[in-house]
Amino acid sequence: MTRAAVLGAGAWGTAFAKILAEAGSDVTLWARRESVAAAIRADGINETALPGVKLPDRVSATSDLVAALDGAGLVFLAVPSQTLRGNLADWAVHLPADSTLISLMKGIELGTTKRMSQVIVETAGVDPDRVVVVSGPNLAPEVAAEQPAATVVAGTDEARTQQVQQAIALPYVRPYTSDDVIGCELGGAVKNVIALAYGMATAMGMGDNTKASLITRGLAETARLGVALGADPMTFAGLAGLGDLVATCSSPLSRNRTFGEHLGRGESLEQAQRAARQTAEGVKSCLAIRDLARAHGVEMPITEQVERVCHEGVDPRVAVKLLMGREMKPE
Ligand SMILES: NC(=O)c1ccc[n+]([C@@H]2O[C@H](COP(=O)([O-])OP(=O)(O)OC[C@H]3O[C@@H](n4cnc5c(N)ncnc54)[C@H](O)[C@@H]3O)[C@@H](O)[C@H]2O)c1
Ligand SMILES: O=P(O)(O)OC[C@H](O)CO
Repeated sequence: MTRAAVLGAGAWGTAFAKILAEAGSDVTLWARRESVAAAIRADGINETALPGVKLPDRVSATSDLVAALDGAGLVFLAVPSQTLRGNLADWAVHLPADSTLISLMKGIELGTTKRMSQVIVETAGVDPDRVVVVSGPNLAPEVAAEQPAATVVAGTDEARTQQVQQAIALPYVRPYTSDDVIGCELGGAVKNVIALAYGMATAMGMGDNTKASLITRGLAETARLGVALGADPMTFAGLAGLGDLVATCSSPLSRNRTFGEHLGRGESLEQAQRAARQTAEGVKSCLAIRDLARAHGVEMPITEQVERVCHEGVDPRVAVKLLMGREMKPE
């Protein structure tokens, strides 16, 4: 039997602990705050992250990191992208030898412009073959409600990738494998930025032509960056690309889309941050993705404008005008 640790008891870490337990693992869910761990131990529910969702008995919760990692062959990381490096710096020494480290995160690190798997390899000092990524159209509340969804498990070591695939396969979770770690991670990180733009467009009352144009051109700039970084362009037509982009943009459950709606209503970044209680990764990642694109000479006009709205106080209406007024070119 597999022992799994899930580090981070937010919406996705908690939903993932439920998946792993239902698929047959004994799971320890690590929460930063002891009050959250204690509430899960008492009621089997993480009320702040996933209200009303009962976790299986096979999920135990703790705020003791060493206890959480004890004997874990699979270690799932589900903290906000920008805190991962700091977290792992403390955690690395406690990671069980030869455990597989699985990133559930969808972001790019500020300053370094690194993907989460790169941060893991660097900070934990592990071989890249030990790192696996899970990414796809997986809104935590829907997955927790056991609505059927597919996802991608990407890694460079086939055996580890397949082990993770087996560990999360359920009647309502269909995981596919891939060896395109770069493409899967970029798909997950950039869709958050495009969903911010989609949310802005929604709040500004724009229609389906606008939204379809954003999704399509958003995917085009994602794929452009991916190809420049060595990803397989076909990944962007798959679950971790188009699939996640459509799910995140279309869903009122998306924190990124919702955050974009606040900005589209004319709220400042600070006002939107006060309203949003959970992680909207695109807000910070848009800076890192813009920097990554510029460093590789890749044009990402939507990402550029989202960054300007978020961090330079540009009115979203002005951003739309600039996007629509760009030089004419072939598709
Ligand atoms: N929620 C989803 O539907 C979903 C789905 C797929 C992937 N993801 C990705 O999973 C990652 C985690 O997202 P989430 O939805 O669980 O976020 P969340 O906001 O629900 O929870 C984040 C968790 O991290 C904890 N945290 C905050 N700062 C921390 C720190 N400095 N150190 C350690 N822990 C800290 C919080 O207490 C919270 O438990 C993100 O990268 C997100 O993009 C989320
Ligand atoms: O709520 P969001 O915007 O972080 O999106 C959640 C998931 O990444 C959707 O797949």
